[in-house]
Amino acid sequence: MAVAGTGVFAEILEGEVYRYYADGEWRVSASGKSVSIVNPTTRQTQYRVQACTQEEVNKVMETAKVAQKAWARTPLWKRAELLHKAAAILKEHKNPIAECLVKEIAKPAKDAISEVVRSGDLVSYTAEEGVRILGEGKLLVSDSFPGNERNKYCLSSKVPLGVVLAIPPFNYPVNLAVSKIGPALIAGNSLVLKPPTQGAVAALHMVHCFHLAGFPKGLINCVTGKGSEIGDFLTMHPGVNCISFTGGDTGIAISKKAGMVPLQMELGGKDACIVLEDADLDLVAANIVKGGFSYSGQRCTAVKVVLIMESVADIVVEKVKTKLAKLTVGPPEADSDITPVVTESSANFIEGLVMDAKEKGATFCQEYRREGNLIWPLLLDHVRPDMRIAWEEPFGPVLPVIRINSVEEGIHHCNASNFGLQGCVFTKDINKAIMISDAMETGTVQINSAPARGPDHFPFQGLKDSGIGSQGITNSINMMTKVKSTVINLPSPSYTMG
Ligand SMILES: NC(=O)C1=CN([C@@H]2O[C@H](COP(=O)(O)OP(=O)(O)OC[C@H]3O[C@@H](n4cnc5c(N)ncnc54)[C@H](OP(=O)(O)O)[C@@H]3O)[C@@H](O)[C@H]2O)C=CC1
Ligand SMILES: O=C(O)[C@H](O)COP(=O)(O)O
Repeated sequence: MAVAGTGVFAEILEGEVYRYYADGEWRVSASGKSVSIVNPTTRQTQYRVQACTQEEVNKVMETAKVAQKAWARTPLWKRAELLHKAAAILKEHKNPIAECLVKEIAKPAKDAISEVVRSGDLVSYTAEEGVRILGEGKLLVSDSFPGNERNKYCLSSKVPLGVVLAIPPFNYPVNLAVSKIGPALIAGNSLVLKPPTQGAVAALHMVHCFHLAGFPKGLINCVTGKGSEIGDFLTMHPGVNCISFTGGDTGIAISKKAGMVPLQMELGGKDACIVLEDADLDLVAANIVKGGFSYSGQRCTAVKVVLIMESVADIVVEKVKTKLAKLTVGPPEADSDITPVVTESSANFIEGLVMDAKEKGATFCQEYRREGNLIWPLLLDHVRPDMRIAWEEPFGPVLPVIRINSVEEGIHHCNASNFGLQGCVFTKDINKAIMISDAMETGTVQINSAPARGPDHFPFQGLKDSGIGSQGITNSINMMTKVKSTVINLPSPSYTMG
């Protein structure tokens, strides 16, 4: 397995500490401080990254602003060409980057590889989509509005915003970084990336792939440091013209602090899985396990509560229990299905929800078991709305089942949540499925499958506390532009072929 920080990546490492990336160079921070990244499996420090200073952030914002002006004058096809190059280099080096994901966020090795490949595909798709949608604008004529003659032509086009600040979360530090970087760049913006601490080294390796592709100096920058220390300085920085954030309720706090800039936010979720009596129960069980327990439930689109008709609940619970018993639990290096959650504090939070459910009388389908950050998959049956886990997002391999006696009960619980990311419904009756989808106050409803963000060109949005705006490649490109109108005023009306 190729090793992180070696070969072409050797230049991003200075002794034990990874450098940050600014103005086309890998640098050591003047702070003299570094942030440790603890391996969730060993609970030992795995890597260290620079703790950048506010002064270094100021410098990065200045160079990003200058670089963006030149980049906006770069032809679309050249922008796309460089993105395709970066995508190819990313895929070429998928192994060392995947190794970082395994060590930093305990992502199972196979999922780590697929995250990097998916990211390369996302960057290439973004390049193509950007050439298409940014290569055309609109021509409007004045006489379509009452009282006007055709003496004005309005040319409107999408132009870049300036400097985009991208802040991805720990669970997809590469894919949810490039899902912001690609659209920002193809649209003519420059980019400042603040990666999650857990996942920062994977992100730095990804940034180096863009560096190797030959992007102009200063166009892409990556500052590292704890979000709790440097985050506010970044999100409130006057040099920022757009913020694209994915993560937890930190995003809500950011939305209250940020200036007059466009915000793209994708936050937590409590994705409900509504199961009707006529559903294919084997399909339901398979999707509850995949949806609820992939990457140990650390996905915003994970199934986070099952709302199942009482008449089929026993059968489904048994099927899910059987499948859960077959999941492998262990280190990510062994491609275990269930791996340690990202931090001890996350594991403690999950445990708190489990103990609350225990006190309030939930049925434990398995013994609760935890070793360090490793939590064995747990299905909680007969969960009631007075239990915290009915509403809160564990971001772990623990799934509550609430039994319902009507579809309306399921929809009510789904809509009573502060979250509104995705949801799913299982039924063979497509008419019912559409009606339930229409009733669910979520950004996406999956019919007869577990929630998922991918494929990455699908629109992806959260309602309520789950986000602002919409992602998905096309929507992200559009969100990272603004409209510019140029009006040509003719001395007298002119009608083509008139
Ligand atoms: N919607 C989604 O896709 C995801 C949602 N989540 C939710 O978020 C919770 C925690 O996950 P996590 O990834 O740690 O999410 P956080 O919201 O804590 O962190 C997300 C990103 O924001 C950064 N950050 C932290 N504080 C600030 C700040 N004040 N200003 C600017 N940036 C900041 C983090 O950096 P740093 O790591 O240095 O703190 C990280 O890069 C999960 O339990 C889950 O509820 C998590 C992942 C994905
Ligand atoms: O932030 C997340 O958790 C991702 O948006 C989920 O993506 P996925 O559905 O492709 O795992």
